[in-house]
Amino acid sequence: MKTTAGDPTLLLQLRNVTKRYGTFVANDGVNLTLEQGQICAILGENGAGKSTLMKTIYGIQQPDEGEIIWNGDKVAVTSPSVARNLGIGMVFQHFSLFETISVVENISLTVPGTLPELAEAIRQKADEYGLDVNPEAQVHGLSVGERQRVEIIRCLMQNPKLLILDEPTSVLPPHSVQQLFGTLRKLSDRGVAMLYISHKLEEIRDLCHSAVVLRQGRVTGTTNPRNASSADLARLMIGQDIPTARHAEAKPSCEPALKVTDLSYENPDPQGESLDNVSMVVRPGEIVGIAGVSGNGQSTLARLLSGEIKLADTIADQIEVFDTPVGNVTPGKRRKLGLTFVPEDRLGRATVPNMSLSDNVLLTAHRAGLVRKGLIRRRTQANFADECISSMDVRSRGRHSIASSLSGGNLQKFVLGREILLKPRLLIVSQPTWGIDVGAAAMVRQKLVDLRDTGTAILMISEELEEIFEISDRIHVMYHGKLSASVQARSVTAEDVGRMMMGEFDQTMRAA
Ligand SMILES: Nc1ncnc2c1ncn2[C@@H]1O[C@H](COP(=O)(O)OP(=O)(O)OP(=O)(O)O)[C@@H](O)[C@H]1O
Repeated sequence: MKTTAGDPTLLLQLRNVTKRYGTFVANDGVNLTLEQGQICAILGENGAGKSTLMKTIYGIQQPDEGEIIWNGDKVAVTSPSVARNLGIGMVFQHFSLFETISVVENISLTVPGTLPELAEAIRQKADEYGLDVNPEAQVHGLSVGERQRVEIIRCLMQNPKLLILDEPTSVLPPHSVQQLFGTLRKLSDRGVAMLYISHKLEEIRDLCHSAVVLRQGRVTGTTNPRNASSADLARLMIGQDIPTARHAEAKPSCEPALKVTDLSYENPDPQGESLDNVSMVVRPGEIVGIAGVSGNGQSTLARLLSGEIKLADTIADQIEVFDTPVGNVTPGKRRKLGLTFVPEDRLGRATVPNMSLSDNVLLTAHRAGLVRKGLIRRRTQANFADECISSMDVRSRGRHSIASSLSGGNLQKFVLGREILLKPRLLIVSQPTWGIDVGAAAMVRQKLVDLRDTGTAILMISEELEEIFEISDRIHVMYHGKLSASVQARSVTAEDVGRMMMGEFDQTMRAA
């Protein structure tokens, strides 16, 4: 007779799972149970140990202590392929797609089948679950939101019994979230269990049957999220109520910090996002929010503004920073004019993953007195890194920590801190609080408002409507490469902006 180590009616049991990185305990004696079909939220602040726990279940790393019991049997999940064979799938927070090949080629790396068969299967899954994905698209041309859809589809194609989702909705627009939830509920009805990491408490209340709260690597509570308010969940997680940003009326000056005039860009990649006659102005002392579903041109706009993509000399004046045409100059020259930039991809574009935090500050802050006569001033560098860590409450083991060892939200806070500390005259920021827990997100938004109040012009690209409304003074909406005229944030409702996000804006209105 087969001996069972655990309860065979449970799909998954974790017993006393402990994971250490050196002397640091990231998961400390974690116990957890999951039944078939159960959707369980994993809640916790940035750095609480959520991703670490999921990586252990998915076999990316081994626990130092404790047991994993699967369908009643103790298992050693020694690799992700062992996990997949057991029926465990994972959608990652940091994407694991190869940039230089297509969607279907990426999926063929883990799912058997010929490319035409897989392309057809992808189309079917995409249809079934309302996830808009083109199997032939090249991954490098996809926005973060689109990449996330690919990750989700790849997982679903393996028909998992347990699906681990690490912040799957962080860049999905509201209607796609509802479609995804429809999908996840369908999967749950068919017996698929889910571990669901999210910082979005309303979504957790909407979707999940149970919630486990982690603090400093330990389970500190379990609750039924449907019987708790979002404020209750936040309190369980961060130990206090969530503050909201204090946001007095903006007092922008007249002279634009950033002026974009009739900017069009034909993306050479047929799957990439193009821009169609985009015009806008951002003035010192105001926050201008760009709302929109990802994939509508925001990432192309951000690349053009930062200098990652350059314009021809003849149209360089389509982008002006403090009256200087910059469309054709390097990011470095734009930075010299006082522009700083926080891209949405914090690991790939904003930091060098295998360098320390201390060295990562040099990437953009080298002009702030950190380098003199070609030599790095180590003390100044260390002070800058320390201030960045303390001012943004970056949970790490200090400036010598390697960037990729930080939890996603903490790395995001670090990147933002680095750019804010440079006291920019113009800050362009994409998805500022992506992956940041509710307490820290409130802190970040407050920092942006405070920076605005010192006279900085801020352009914020965000898919989070709540965030757009919380701190923007004026709002534009992007749709299919076009930008709406701006509206005063206080004069519109979320429904109005939601409709604009679906393309219902007057095309004849252009921003002044
Ligand atoms: N490879 C590693 N080496 C050293 N420390 C690590 C490593 N991976 C994670 N950590 C640390 O373990 C802790 C838990 O990180 P983890 O990514 O699990 O947090 P999280 O709860 O998922 O956070 P977030 O909400 O920001 O994603 C963090 O302090 C992090 O710095």
